[in-house]
Amino acid sequence: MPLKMGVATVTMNRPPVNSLNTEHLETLHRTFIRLENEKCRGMILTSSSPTVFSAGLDIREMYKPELEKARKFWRTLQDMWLKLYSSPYPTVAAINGHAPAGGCLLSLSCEYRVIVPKVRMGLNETQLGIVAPQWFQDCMRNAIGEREAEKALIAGRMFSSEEALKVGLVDEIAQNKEECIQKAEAFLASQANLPMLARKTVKLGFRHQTLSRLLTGREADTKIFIDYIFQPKVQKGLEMYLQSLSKKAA
Ligand SMILES: CCCCCCCC/C=C\C=C\CC(=O)SCCNC(=O)CCNC(=O)[C@H](O)C(C)(C)COP(=O)(O)OP(=O)(O)OC[C@H]1O[C@@H](n2cnc3c(N)ncnc32)[C@H](O)[C@@H]1OP(=O)(O)O
Repeated sequence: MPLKMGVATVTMNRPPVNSLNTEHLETLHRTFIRLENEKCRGMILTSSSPTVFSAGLDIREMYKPELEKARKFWRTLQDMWLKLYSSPYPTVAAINGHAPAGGCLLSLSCEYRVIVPKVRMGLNETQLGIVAPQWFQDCMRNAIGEREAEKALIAGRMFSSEEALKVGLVDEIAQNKEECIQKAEAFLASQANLPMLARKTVKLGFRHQTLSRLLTGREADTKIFIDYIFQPKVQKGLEMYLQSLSKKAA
């Protein structure tokens, strides 16, 4: 995590697709805490993969899990998200590859998004027979508005880079990762002279409702997750999805 002029670039590096298991989520969470403690001036979140930003939650954490491990997984996801979404420093996602589901959530939790061409992003949960949790949905709604979010979430729509720009899911398209990072740095530079306290206060004001909805209902949210994924038909769906992903690789 190099810090250049107080700006950190956090590069996810969990091959092959940066899927988010408990350990990876813990690493991200620790990183965001550290950045806050070190009074970082801005953060760029990106990926070491040339084709994938993040494939979202690691489906193997949800397929036939032990109850306590599944609970820990979900709480760690909540912890990571609460830290990122409420970060006092400016955040940019340099989306240099596909960003489905939890990968899309990561980018939506940043303040500004730059994407490369020919990749897809969105909350596709419905298509997998699962449901994007309320706070995932809130992040989408906050980015693109009620109507577009409702349509996208019901359909589990994956947006192309161009479609994402058109609907406001991302702020800019860059030609490649290098340009993506340059544009991310330019956004952070544009924020650098703003009084930090005022900036942070306005950001948290906008994000307060979404954050408190989870903060006040964390246990209930965990229970909803557990009850949902332990349903036999959901497990069957996850099994088939994992098989389809593996078949694709074969
Ligand atoms: C009433 C209210 C109820 C509320 C209930 C709440 C319940 C909420 C529950 C869950 C929420 C989940 C959110 C999520 O994030 S689910 C994850 C969704 N992710 C996806 O659908 C992405 C799947 N992956 C892909 O589409 C592709 O892998 C892609 C990212 C486009 C990259 O493609 P490619 O480069 O071609 O790579 P491969 O597909 O060949 O994959 C390489 C190996 O990686 C494995 N893989 C891929 N994605 C995942 C994943 N998300 N988790 C685990 N493993 C994954 C894939 O199987 C390959 O593995 P192997 O090489 O061993 O075959």
